[in-house]
Amino acid sequence: MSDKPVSDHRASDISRRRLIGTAGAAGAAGLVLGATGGATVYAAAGPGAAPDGKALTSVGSTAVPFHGAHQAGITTPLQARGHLVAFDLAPGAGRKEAAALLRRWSEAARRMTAGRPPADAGGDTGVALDAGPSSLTVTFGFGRTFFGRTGLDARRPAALDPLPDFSSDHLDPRRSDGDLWVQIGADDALVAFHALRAIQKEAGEAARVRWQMNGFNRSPGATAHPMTTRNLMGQIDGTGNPKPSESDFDRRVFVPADGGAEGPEWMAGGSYAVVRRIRMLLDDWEKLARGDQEKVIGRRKSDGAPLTGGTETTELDLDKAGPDGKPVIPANAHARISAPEQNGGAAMLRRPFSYHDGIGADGTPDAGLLFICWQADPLRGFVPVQRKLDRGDALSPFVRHEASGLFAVPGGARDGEYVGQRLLEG
Ligand SMILES: C=CC1=C(C)c2cc3[nH]c(cc4nc(cc5[nH]c(cc1n2)c(C)c5CCC(=O)O)C(CCC(=O)O)=C4C)c(C)c3C=C
Ligand SMILES: [Fe+2]
Repeated sequence: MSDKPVSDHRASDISRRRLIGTAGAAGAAGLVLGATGGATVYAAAGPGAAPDGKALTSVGSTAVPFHGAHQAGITTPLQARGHLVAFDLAPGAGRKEAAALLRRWSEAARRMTAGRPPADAGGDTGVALDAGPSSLTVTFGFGRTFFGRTGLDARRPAALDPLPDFSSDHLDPRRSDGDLWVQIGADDALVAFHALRAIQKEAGEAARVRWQMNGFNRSPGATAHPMTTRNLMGQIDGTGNPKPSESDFDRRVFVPADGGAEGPEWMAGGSYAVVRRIRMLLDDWEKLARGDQEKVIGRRKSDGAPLTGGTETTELDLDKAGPDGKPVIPANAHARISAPEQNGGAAMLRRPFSYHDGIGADGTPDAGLLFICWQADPLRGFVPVQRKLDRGDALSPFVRHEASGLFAVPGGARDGEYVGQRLLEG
């Protein structure tokens, strides 16, 4: 290693490599920045500059703008840490209190994502002192029950109608749904926790935490080059995601700028998030031989390539038969069943975090996937695919859906605006 200061080369080079690599690999997580997402990553306040002017490593210095056509945290590359937290409005809190809350939250998020304390007034916990923004994103959404509590039922999108029941659901209502949902992501655990505490504190008397879940992904720089992440089953997970370079990406993921045929207009540039806490039955999964694990998914574990050959980005050959005449990618393989061409084109952008909450009451790991998928309409994304998976996915015996939420995530706030203003003041 040269004795050049970090800020001279590593900060800018690694940030750039991460950006380009993610896009070039189309990517790593299938999440590409820039052109369509509005979530352009840039080095904060000068190359590698910390709030106090000292140099930061690339991880700290990378900032994701708060303002834009879409909220950050949707097309942003997966971060190493994540917190999902749902709130219910406090008894007696209505539209006015909700508007004030979203204004406070947006201001805190705007400041923290730029590496600043959540408010000027002091009282900051100091947990993120010394660190840069570390790709922090804070994303806000509204659950179905929010609209009744705020007298806004007439403006509730049809897309927030409850998800259908699935036969394999084991849902815990106390860890499901919620009036408001906040997704926090950052590449540093302290930065993410700092944002979580600030958001909880800013809720004040207006809202109470309903549930909270904590997740993680691989840290940037842990692999020799940017790669699609792995989940806790050891699979490369994210390959088949729609890519922002594809012409139908925006149509699939975001509500059109005019609100679209189904509206509502206040959701222009927004997206719907389906959140599922999916426990992985790892003790059972890990007993399977690697070849059998690969047949469950239809892809190789080593590099994520289809069992029909090629590399991670090669298309699945769903018609190819083996010497025994059976399809090489089994009829019930997860990647076959969930593919858009098997579901009338239904597609979603999967952007999960893994979780591990120790050992459950049954003595097995309480670990799995905080599955989050983004789409312009859940009835054209998550629902048809989950229906199909529910009827015969080879992965089903190894997973259990334990909690669920569906949230309307409005478009990004313009300069001077707060998230959700068009709903709350429109
Ligand atoms: C309803 C949607 C889906 C749920 C729920 C889901 C759970 C789930 N998936 C994996 C692991 C993998 N999934 C993969 C592909 C894949 N999965 C879905 C949808 C759901 N998955 C889709 C739409 C796709 C893409 C299909 C395609 O376009 O080909 C893969 C293969 C690699 C990849 O494309 O990402 C893996 C691995 C787990 C472990 C899981 C629940 C815990
Ligand atoms: Fe999947």
